[in-house]
Amino acid sequence: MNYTDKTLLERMKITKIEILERLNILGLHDEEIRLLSKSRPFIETKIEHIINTFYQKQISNDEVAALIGDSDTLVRLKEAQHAYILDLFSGKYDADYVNNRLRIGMVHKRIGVDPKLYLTALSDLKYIIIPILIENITNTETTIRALDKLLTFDATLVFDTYIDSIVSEVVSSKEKLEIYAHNLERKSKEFERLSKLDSMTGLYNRRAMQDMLNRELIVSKRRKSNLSLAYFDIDDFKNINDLEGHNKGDKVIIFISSLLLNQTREVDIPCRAGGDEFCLILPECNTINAKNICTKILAKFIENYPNYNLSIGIADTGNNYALKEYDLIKSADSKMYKAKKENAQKIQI
Ligand SMILES: Nc1nc2c(ncn2[C@@H]2O[C@H](COP(=O)(O)OP(=O)(O)OP(=O)(O)O)[C@@H](O)[C@H]2O)c(=O)[nH]1
Repeated sequence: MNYTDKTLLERMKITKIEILERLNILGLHDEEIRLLSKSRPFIETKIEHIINTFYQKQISNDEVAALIGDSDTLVRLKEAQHAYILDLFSGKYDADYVNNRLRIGMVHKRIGVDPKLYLTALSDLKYIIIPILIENITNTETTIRALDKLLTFDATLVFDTYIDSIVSEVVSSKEKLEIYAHNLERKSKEFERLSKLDSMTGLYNRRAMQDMLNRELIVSKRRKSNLSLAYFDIDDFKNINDLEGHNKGDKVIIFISSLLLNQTREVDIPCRAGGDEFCLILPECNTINAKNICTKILAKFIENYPNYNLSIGIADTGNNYALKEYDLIKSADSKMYKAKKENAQKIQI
């Protein structure tokens, strides 16, 4: 349910019983209410004087004058004040009366009237009305006390809406902040993910490859399992670019990437080491099994590009669990160079 679907009374959870309780707490008795409504006829005769005196006082304060802003607003405010003064002496302090007071609180908060300005204005109004009551009525003391209680009743309502508006602002800011933080976290995770990937192939880049290999070496050490690393390099790739164009070179790179993704096990980790060089991290895999996987990849490559070739070097951890990732990369790389020199054995282990 939106704020706009509820009346202010509903939003502030102020029921008829709550209104009676509030009047009770202030001790505003039926007799006092009767006296207030009895004073209404001569208050009505003095109402223009009350309003004019009240606004003369208000606009003498620069801050209030700035808040009022222009003569049209002042006319509207005077009309509202007219209705309010008659309400004060109506003797009817029901849900409608309370709703109007709550609205005043909300408008004051919205236009930025400080509670101190509101309270000062309320006090000004009281001290303009009191002399008029003294001059014109009997039972002055009781009527003034009743007016005092009623103005306090109004002030509590205005403050309640004021506080409610501030709480709503805090809640809404908190919600906005949570959404913002959530989006930021999502974006930073996405940036982190992208920073690990090679933009052309979607494979892990060299930096991520080193991190992954490092992590897999720790796992293989803990499990005492064999890990292999296969290093791939396209033979004479420069010639492909030079003779058949860069686009053709790109196609070949993307094709190898797809082989490394599709012709391998789910646990294997394909990476682009840079340019025309690729690595495949093969956890829980000895060199024989690694060679089988690489043979399949090489066959598919040659099937698609009969005129090109790949050189592949495979290194494994064996029982050497102290091996660092750069040792394994170096070893697989030098085996790949050996394969490059030997046309007969394109996979070296
Ligand atoms: N099309 C394309 N070419 C690239 C890309 N990245 C690097 N290269 C090119 O790949 C070529 C690699 O050349 P080299 O390192 O000499 O390797 P090679 O020609 O394969 O020679 P060998 O390794 O000895 O077989 C260079 O010409 C790079 O410009 C890329 O993303 N796309």
